[in-house]
Amino acid sequence: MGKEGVKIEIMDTTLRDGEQTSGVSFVPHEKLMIARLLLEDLKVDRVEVASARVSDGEFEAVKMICDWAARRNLLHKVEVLGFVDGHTSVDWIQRTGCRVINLLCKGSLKHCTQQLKKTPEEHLADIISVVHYADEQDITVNVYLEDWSNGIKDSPEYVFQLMDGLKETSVKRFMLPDTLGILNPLQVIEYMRKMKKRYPNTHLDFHAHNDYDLAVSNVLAAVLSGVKGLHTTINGLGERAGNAPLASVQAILKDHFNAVTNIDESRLNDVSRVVESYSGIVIPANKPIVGENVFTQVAGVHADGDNKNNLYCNDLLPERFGRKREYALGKTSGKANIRKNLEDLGLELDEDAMRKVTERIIELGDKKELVTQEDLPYIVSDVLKHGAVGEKVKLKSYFVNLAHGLKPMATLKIEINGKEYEESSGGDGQYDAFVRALRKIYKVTLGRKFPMLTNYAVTIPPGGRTDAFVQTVITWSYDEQVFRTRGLDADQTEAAIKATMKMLNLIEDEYEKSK
Ligand SMILES: CC(=O)SCCNC(=O)CCNC(=O)[C@H](O)C(C)(C)COP(=O)(O)OP(=O)(O)OC[C@H]1O[C@@H](n2cnc3c(N)ncnc32)[C@H](O)[C@@H]1OP(=O)(O)O
Ligand SMILES: CC(C)C(=O)C(=O)O
Repeated sequence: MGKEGVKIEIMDTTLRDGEQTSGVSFVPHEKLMIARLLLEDLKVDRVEVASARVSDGEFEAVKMICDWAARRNLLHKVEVLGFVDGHTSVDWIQRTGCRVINLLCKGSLKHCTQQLKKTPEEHLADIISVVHYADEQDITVNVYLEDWSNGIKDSPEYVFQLMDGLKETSVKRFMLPDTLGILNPLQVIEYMRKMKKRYPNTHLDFHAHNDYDLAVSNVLAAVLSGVKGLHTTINGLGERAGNAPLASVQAILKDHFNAVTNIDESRLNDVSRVVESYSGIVIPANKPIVGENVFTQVAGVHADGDNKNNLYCNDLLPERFGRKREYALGKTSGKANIRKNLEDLGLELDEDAMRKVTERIIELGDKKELVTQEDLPYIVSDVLKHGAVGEKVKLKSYFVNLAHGLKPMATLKIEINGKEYEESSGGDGQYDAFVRALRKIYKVTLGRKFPMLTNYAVTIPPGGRTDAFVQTVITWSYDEQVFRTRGLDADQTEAAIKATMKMLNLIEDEYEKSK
């Protein structure tokens, strides 16, 4: 499909249109850091870093970026949006050290007459005057035809009048925005072809907006129509629903069009994370290329197919983007998912152990849907260490409560060798109340010894998730013996109760031996 090997120029506007995402504001050193990542790591061809006149902070940011870019011989790649305002924007840009203005002109008749309150002739004359002034200052001019998509639909003669009036000037690129994201790919092809036919030797950029979730499709339609320059942002940031995300655009250009860009796609993920953190706009987990989950196989059948000649892989191999394939653990896991995770951890289990671990993961997943790789060593150890312990003591039901200003209470019913016992107690905490109720059954009702708790350790897997599994390891002494049991659950009290039930079964075996 498409044009083989066509060269596409990418202009990234994360720092201008991306900053027009509601709630996003970069401080100068963040702008500098992102500009460096865009130009040096990702190797985008051009960056638009601000609008002129906005604020002192923006002035400082542009100046910092330009000072840095000049030292790296990259200054010609740094651009600032400016207005048709006589000398004001050009002077502002000149003072920052920037050498390129992206001049915001009106691309539809209604914007020209209703917002600027100018006739087309007046607006054209104003633009030409700014272009001449920029020429005098040795500043390169690219022109935006703002609201071009409405303009080419409703007032094409206005668009052509503007283009015709500017084509003999020094304007380097004409940048055609779908300002309100109103076009679909068929319309992009129709209108871009009209533009290409009339201006075959003019460099055209396309600037998409994502209001109908069509930004990426529209960008590709533009390429199909012969456009050589595209505007993108990291993570699709931008006014309203945003712009076309660079990562998706890059992947589709390469895989579907065999197009050539300068982008180093192995850096896309890392740069996305930096922009996520500086912008505060969280990347959805299912966002193509950069979302947390997009390289994770969840279904057991998929993991199995990956072992059989990579049957469930497409061209979007995670390694291309500096990422790794992962296999989710949960109720939809099969042995293949679990084996892949164990391999990663350097663990190997025999068939029987695999079966037990699989059953356990499915059981846990049924309760909580997702089990992480970090949870796996605990699960393996839990299943293998105590898998053989009998079930002479069973917890039939229990209730523990926690109420502000009241002592925690526990009521439980257990079965010991087929007989049921019920007891209640208060305690210093929920688990303390639970153990006190148990102790009453053993010591008072049965007249037996109850083990002494000597240590209680809680571990959560790394990652800092509040919904992670909790591992509780409890050490008990009983008849001069030490027992160490562990419980695993999303809830800390439940994990401790599980560890306790294992201990009661262990001492039951000892008790029977001693009879
Ligand atoms: C589609 C886009 O993304 S366009 C994004 C352009 N960038 C920005 O808007 C950057 C953020 N904007 C700002 O900081 C401010 O709006 C400024 C500094 C540009 C102007 O601020 P103010 O002088 O307070 O004007 P305000 O924002 O109220 O209105 C915009 C003015 O610019 C005029 N204007 C709109 N487009 C243009 C243009 N292309 N060239 C010149 N003037 C323009 C409007 O007609 C209006 O003028 P008016 O006040 O005489 O009616
Ligand atoms: C700056 C302008 C041209 C823009 O971002 C748009 O129209 O979408």
